[in-house]
Amino acid sequence: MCDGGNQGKKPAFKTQFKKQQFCRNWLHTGIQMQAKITVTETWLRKHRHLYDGATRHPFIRSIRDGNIDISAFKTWLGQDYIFVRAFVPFVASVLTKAYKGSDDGNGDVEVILGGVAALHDEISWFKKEAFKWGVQLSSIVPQKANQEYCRFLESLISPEVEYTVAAVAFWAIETIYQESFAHCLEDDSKTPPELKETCQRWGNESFGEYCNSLRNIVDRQLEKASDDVITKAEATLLRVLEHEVDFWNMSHRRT
Ligand SMILES: Cc1ncc(CN)c(N)n1
Repeated sequence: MCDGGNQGKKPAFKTQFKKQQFCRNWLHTGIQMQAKITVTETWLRKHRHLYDGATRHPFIRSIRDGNIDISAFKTWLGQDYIFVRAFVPFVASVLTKAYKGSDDGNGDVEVILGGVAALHDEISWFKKEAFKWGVQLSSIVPQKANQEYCRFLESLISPEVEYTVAAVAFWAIETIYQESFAHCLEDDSKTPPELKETCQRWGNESFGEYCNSLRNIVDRQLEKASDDVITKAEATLLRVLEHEVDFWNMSHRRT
């Protein structure tokens, strides 16, 4: 019924996506108004399994269940400090691309600038927390999974990577942490009191709103993107999910 006379041939993503939206609205006419399904929503449904693997990883579950091995936590802390330092130039590159590439009537630059400012606080927080846990940041050697993730970030800094593609990576990286740590703050969680502050850092509501603003930026960009850029952006999302899982694995295994 909703094939649109395409006789079984697979339409390009954008066409297919518009058609899905149309079909939903059409099916619900007179019954109820359906909210528009965004590209990110489509992706999160399609890749739910991978997404849950990144946001409900055993490392996160062990914090939430209160049986985290503190040496795994310390490994994560030291490795993440290194990651965040590499994340700063990446976010700065997204900011530059937003300035150059979007018409910015929607305030993308301000949202991303807020992210850069938050990273300044994040780095100070890592230093304070490392001191508290007796982690020597100056002697941390980046592990393989961290090195590969940082290399991936560097590859996204290239001016050849479109703003939309880089923004998708940025949104996904921030959102995975937000969802993961928010999970550790739910009412039935048994997160140890000494780790609550860490979970609050990314799991708090205002970080959640910031992630929603990033998602709105991404969806606006994707709506006007070519099929080629949409394909690249989806592949980038998948790579972020894989890197995040590897990153948690690295901390969890304490290798
Ligand atoms: C690995 C990783 N991913 C995401 C974030 C959140 N900025 C982080 N600090 N570290």
